[in-house]
Amino acid sequence: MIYSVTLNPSIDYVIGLSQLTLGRVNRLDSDLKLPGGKGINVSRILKELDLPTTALGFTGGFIGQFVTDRLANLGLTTRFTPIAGDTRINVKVKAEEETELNASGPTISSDEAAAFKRELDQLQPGDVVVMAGSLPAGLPASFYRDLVPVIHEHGADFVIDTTGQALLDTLPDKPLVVKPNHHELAELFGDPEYTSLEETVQAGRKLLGLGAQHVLVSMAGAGALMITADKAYHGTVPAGKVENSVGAGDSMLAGFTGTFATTHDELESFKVAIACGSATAFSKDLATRAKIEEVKATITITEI
Ligand SMILES: Nc1ncnc2c1ncn2[C@@H]1O[C@H](COP(=O)(O)OP(=O)(O)O)[C@@H](O)[C@H]1O
Ligand SMILES: O=P(O)(O)OC[C@H]1O[C@](O)(COP(=O)(O)O)[C@@H](O)[C@@H]1O
Repeated sequence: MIYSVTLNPSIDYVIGLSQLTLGRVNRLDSDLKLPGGKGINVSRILKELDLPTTALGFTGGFIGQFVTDRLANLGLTTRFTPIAGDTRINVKVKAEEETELNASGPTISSDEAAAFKRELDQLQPGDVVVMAGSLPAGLPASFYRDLVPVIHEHGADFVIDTTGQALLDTLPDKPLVVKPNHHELAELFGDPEYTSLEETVQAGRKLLGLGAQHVLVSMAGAGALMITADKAYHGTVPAGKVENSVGAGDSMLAGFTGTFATTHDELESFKVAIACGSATAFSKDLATRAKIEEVKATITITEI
């Protein structure tokens, strides 16, 4: 079973308009409400791939109910911990360019945090826990790292999708995979933006040295890298119309984690990861299985 952890879910309110003018009333051409949050997106893609998954996290108020109901309609198993606060709304503006407005979310009490931790008692050897996204207020910055010993105690593995020091802090505990994008990777090491694949590979390899079991670096429309101890691979992404890249990174992580957990085949997992990321970028909502298969057939992986 792959468990996702979304401590700070959301409704992603995706609005489309040809031009956004600040300081004026703007009329929308389209609007879409999606259950959002990085772990939830991971579980949704795993479900599309027919892999067993359960979404954990905190939900509260009518927005939390909307998220839970929409996921139930999609047939997804959830075990959210109820909270007194209201789950947030994140606004994703698709105008001349994509702009994201992510709220900080509700405050979690210590009792709510303790109730969430009890959910991890159900972990079994061989399970994987994917922890992804921002921490809501009230939780200590070490919250993810503090869950790792509990996960390991049950013989389960973990994946973490976060940035900065919080990511570096968990590397010695050997996450199954980490997937920074190329901007996050440069920031992590205080480097200027990388200008070549070689530089990016060198930086990615440092994450392996620090403990990550697998390292993927996503580069949006420029594809992705997979870096192993002695090799590096570049995966192309097909040309296509980007409809909504929100959740593309989460989709990629789901594709790799789900495929690797079931096959232990790194190259196949990398290919499925890119297919899931790009199929989501080419869709208004997250990718469907059919779109993932279609995109996968066009991806080329080359050793560099
Ligand atoms: N413009 C795009 N065209 C095709 N694929 C894309 C595009 N943007 C994202 N993707 C796919 O999604 C993956 C993750 O996207 P990226 O933007 O790098 O991650 P994140 O959302 O974590 O910043 C990419 O490696 C690629 O497979
Ligand atoms: O927890 P954070 O960092 O605010 O991110 C939450 C947002 O991330 C998303 O999961 C999308 O993430 P990606 O585009 O990085 O894959 C949205 O659904 C959600 O609104």
